[in-house]
Amino acid sequence: MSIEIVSVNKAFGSFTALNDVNLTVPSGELTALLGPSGSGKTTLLRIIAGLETPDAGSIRFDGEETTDRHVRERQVGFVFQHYALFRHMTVAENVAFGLTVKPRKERPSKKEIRERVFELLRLVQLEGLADRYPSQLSGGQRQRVALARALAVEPKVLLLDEPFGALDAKVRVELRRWLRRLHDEIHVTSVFVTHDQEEALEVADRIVVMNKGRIEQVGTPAEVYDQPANPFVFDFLGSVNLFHCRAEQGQARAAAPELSVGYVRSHDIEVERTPTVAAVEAEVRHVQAVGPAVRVELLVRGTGKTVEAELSRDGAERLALGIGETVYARPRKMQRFVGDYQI
Ligand SMILES: Nc1ncnc2c1ncn2[C@@H]1O[C@H](COP(=O)(O)OP(=O)(O)OP(=O)(O)O)[C@@H](O)[C@H]1O
Repeated sequence: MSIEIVSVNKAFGSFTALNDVNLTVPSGELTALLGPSGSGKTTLLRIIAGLETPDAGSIRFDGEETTDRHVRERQVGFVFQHYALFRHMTVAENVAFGLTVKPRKERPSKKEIRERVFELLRLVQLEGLADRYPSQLSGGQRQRVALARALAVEPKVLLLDEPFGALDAKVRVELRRWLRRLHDEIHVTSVFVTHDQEEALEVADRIVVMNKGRIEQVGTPAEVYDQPANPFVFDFLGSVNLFHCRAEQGQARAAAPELSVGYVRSHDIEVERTPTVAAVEAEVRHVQAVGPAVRVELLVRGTGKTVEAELSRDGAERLALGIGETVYARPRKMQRFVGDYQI
């Protein structure tokens, strides 16, 4: 089922949480709402769910207006950051819950419910834990139960609000890969909220970057990372270093003063011992190995500005950098933005 969000506005008192939001979520896709805290992600998710009413605009499921439809009629499944499982129910009872509370006419038989629950537990790889209580599970296992419970009623849309937010880093990574595989299997239209760039880049088919109640860019992970629409998206999706440079011909010259700012990611900065074309002279301030990479903080001579280069372990070993030494830094790839233009 596709979701269309048309000119949605939402204010809380005098604070505008969503400002003319327009978005189409294609059927069967996994879409991430990505943005800093307070950018309106959860508000948008709650409006899609019907838990919150927009002040203006509409939400359409497969082209059909849902704004006045009750949450229950929208057939959405939810997973929240805090598992919200029923503590006094076993895993199997939790997963079965949505089916057992259906009106008698629609309710499957006990046998059908049991079969469905075990099918879902197999899907989330928890078939051995059906009789445990939530307190006997790890955080990651609880979230998988929450997901199975949300899927039990066969929702047309699955909404996840920071589903892995409360888990530690390693479990987060495992679970997001697992979610990706699960989605490839079941293809339910899904929207998940995250403020974690890596999570969105790794899991989503499409990323919606939000900022201050507006959508800054919508695109595949590769599009938003490699062709960010503006400095905010560039900055939010990864490390950023600013190089001041001469604007080139064309759009830049039309709108900008002579100098413009180039945006460069840390791993796109090349560091050499000898001067190269377009390199700036810099002093090594700090060298820090971080996992497979080495981060080098450089002070650009004559500007007082620092840039951070990220080198491979091999690259750093070859250079054998010492604090205070002189090196030459060159942006391998740089993006420039002038007003609304990317050049
Ligand atoms: N019920 C409410 N009453 C008043 N203000 C609200 C309410 N719900 C949200 N807000 C405000 O609206 C803004 C957007 O909130 P929202 O939860 O949508 O942001 P978010 O992007 O999901 O942030 P986070 O990642 O911190 O959850 C915030 O500034 C928040 O304080």
